[in-house]
Amino acid sequence: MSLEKSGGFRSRTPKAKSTPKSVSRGQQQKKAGSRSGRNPRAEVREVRALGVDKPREIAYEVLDRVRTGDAYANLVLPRLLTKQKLDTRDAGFATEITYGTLRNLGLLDAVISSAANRPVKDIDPEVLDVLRIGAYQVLFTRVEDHAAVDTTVKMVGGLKKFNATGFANAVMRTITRTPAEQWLDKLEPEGEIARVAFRTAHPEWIAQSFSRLLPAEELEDALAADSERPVVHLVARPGEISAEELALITGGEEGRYSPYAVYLEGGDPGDIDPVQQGLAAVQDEGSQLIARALVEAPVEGEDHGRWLDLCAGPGGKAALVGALARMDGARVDAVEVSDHRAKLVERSVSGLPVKVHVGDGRTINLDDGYDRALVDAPCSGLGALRRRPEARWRKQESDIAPLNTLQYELLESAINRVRPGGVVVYSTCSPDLRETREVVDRALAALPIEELDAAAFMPGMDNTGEGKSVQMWPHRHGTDAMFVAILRKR
Ligand SMILES: C[S@@+](CC[C@H](N)C(=O)[O-])C[C@H]1O[C@@H](n2cnc3c(N)ncnc32)[C@H](O)[C@@H]1O
Repeated sequence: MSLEKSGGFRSRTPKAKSTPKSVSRGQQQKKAGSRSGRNPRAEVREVRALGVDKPREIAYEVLDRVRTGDAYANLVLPRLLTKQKLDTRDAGFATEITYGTLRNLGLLDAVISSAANRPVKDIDPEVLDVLRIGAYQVLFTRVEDHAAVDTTVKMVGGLKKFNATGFANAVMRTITRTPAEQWLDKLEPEGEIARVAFRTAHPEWIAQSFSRLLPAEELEDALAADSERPVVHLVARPGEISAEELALITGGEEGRYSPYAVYLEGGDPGDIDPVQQGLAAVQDEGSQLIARALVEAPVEGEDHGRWLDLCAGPGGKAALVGALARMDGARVDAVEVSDHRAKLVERSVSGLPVKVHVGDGRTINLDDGYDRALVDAPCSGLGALRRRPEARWRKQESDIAPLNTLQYELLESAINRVRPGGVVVYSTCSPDLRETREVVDRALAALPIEELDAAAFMPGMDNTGEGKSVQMWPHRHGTDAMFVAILRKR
């Protein structure tokens, strides 16, 4: 991140600082907004009164639930904003300080630790969350320093941490004494990748992962894109509505790559008639291209219309593949291991020739001989960090190795289930080589498959990496950082 502050809201207490970065609105999926779909505390408490304005109280509430309840900020925050009936300006401010704080956590902690002269693990976690929100305002927004300091101290008092108010005051004042850019200069680590990771507020291992694929001069742009609000992509369901019609109805713009994509600049996609009527849905353009590639890649011999989606939940690609199957007279078996996610698939493929099966894609009992199979593998999600503000700090590099085993086994299972001459599309929403090329290369070395040129099925998309697979990037293509390889069974 550079400390250039761009976009966003008008300051509540204006001063001559530049504006903060704009933020993602995110998707809404789970009911109570927690990763498990349940957050008991969310049901008993709305927003704790801390003696300050609602946006800051809401920001604290979200941080607290993310920390203690494993919640997703982009699910909790919209619900609280609606319940608390914030006007547009206050909602914008709450969104900015909540998402901005969560995205910049590592960087804010480095500043707080330096100002407090102690590691953040030695600071009371509730006080630390309040300090993070305060430090974010000072370093990244136009909020007046004195307002940020006063409200921080009040919030610590509001939490009844009276013996920490002096500490919070001292830390905040120390932070305000040094301009943001100087904090970065002072605290940035040694080494180019570590430096870029720090400045773009990412753990270093994620920057290392991206750097294995990108030229050095592009790394900062790629990481910075994780903090930018993604344009909403709609998919116009084939056979229901064309992208041209959808663009006309929504005032959006037709997509650059997918023939079904429409870009929406603003507004709530849930309010759009074609979305309410099931003719269109929200779907990243990269995902649309992958679903389309499954159907377009050439099989050898006749396509008998037996298609498989081995990791289907929540059903975005299954719905597009299903719509294309309906036009082609094909049928799709969609497999999902999680009961809850299988229900989401059922909902998204309603009326389409898709049969949903709950089970493990490695072992589920289905007749072999598919013409086409999709393995949209469970992955680290490093390619979709822009969709969840806290995600980059939650993920661990150690998550990747166990996923690799599962990814390979699912790919092997799909290859075994496809007939000779059939195609298997392997995709991830991660660019990490361990989850992408390394899985595919292992399969190429061990199994009877050949690799097709995936770029040939991504119309108009260039700069997709070396070799036959395609690596998309938000900063290059506007899509999530999706990977796709197309394999054909010999
Ligand atoms: C990346 S998501 C798939 C996204 C989906 N294709 C879409 O476009 O909406 C991976 C899915 O695989 C599921 N999964 C994980 N392990 C699985 C397994 N062994 N068999 C089948 N599905 C599995 C996860 O629950 C998750 O829903």
